[in-house]
Amino acid sequence: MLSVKDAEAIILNLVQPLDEQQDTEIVDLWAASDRILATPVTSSLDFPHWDNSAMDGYAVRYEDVQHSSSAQPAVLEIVEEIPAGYQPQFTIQPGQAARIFTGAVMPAEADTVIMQEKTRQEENRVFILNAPKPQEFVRHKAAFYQAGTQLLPAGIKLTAQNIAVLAAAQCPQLCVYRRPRVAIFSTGDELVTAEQPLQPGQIVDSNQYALATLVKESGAEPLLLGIVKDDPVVLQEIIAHAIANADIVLSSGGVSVGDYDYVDKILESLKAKIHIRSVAMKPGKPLTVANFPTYNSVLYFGLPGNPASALVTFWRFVQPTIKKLSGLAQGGELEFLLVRSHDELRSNGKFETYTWGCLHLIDGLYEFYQASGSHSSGNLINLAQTNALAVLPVGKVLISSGEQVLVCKI
Ligand SMILES: Nc1nc2c(c(=O)[nH]1)N[C@H]1C(S)=C(S)[C@@H](COP(=O)(O)OP(=O)(O)OC[C@H]3O[C@@H](n4cnc5c(N)ncnc54)[C@H](O)[C@@H]3O)O[C@H]1N2
Ligand code: MOO
Ligand SMILES: [Mg+2]
Repeated sequence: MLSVKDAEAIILNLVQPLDEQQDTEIVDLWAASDRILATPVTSSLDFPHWDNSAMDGYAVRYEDVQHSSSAQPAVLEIVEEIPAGYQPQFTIQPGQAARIFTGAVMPAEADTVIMQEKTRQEENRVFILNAPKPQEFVRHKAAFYQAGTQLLPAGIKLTAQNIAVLAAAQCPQLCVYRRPRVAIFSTGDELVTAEQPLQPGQIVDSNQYALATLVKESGAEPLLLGIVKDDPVVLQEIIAHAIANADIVLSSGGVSVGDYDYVDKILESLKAKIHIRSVAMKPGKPLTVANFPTYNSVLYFGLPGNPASALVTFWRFVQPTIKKLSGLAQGGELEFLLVRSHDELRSNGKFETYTWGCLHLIDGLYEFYQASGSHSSGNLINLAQTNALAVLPVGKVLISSGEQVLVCKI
């Protein structure tokens, strides 16, 4: 059976990222949070825009003050006051200074700022009580960024710090990738929505609610197609509709070997190429992954119906797929941390085994606490309030309490 690593490589290799020309839209900077930049940004502004003061104090000529001390202060004539936002009017001549404030433009011929705590002012004269370093407390034009060079590359997520830079560079509108569309539906005669009364034998379609949330959290737009009966004709219609209207399709259920598990057969009838039929992992073994090479670039994930299996396969394979497809250049892969396990963890050793729980910070170090209760893939109750998955590799039957384990945040 295919290993998790090989399955991941096959899937990521099938992903065709959104096109930097066609799959973009213009958004206002205020609405750009967490979107992916599609075009590199260059600014015509230098940062800082001009030489300016880093302190409240006095702008001086270094040569006038280089030997100053409290015993023998240089005494300079104050010719101008320059608050932030004003353009200086005077050129500083030998023996002169300007009163200046943080962020204000340096006057011509001044090259150094003395912070006011190192001075004494008497009317229009300032006494410099310390020798500064040359050019001290001057932020020089273009020291942080030179106009015309690349400010931000394409493929990055617009975080608060990136948005601050774009605002400062006066980019009120941005070209970002459109959000990937992810069609989601659940299969099963036993399923009802959270609002419908439960009849004997029925259960709530919790997968669709969870998957919709995960899709949104991954930066994509869910297209909810509802609950589909285990009826091959209806299922074929829904799958055909989904693959025509989305970048990724997620179904849950119907991928195992039962008499009512139709997904793989219908995919074949729709000329899909099935790349994965099962993966050596637990939960999640019957995962199906397909595409439609003669039709379009949509990727189909037939997630197993058991609630834990659907979520674990989403976290492990679908989330990195959405991120790669969305235009994100880096950082879409799951990140594993090596941490101490608080609890003993067990596996049958045959499959790569995922178990859920919480990462807690103990004295600055993460520690994994396994959720109490059943880790059967049919139990979703103890998934609530977890924030991490721990992984036992194939062949590892026991991780003792206190031993290191690989964990990813969820
Ligand atoms: N003979 C075998 N039986 C099974 C095998 C196997 O290898 N041989 N694999 C087991 C494993 S592992 C899994 S996982 C499941 C996967 O089953 P399906 O993907 O075919 O899913 P269903 O049979 O439709 O449902 C399984 C289970 O999950 C519940 N379910 C389904 N959809 C939802 C939903 N949207 N929300 C909540 N719960 C859902 C469903 O009621 C069933 O209880 O197959 C094993 N069997
Ligand atoms: O893989 Mo199933 O997902 O073990 O229950
Ligand atoms: Mg089944």
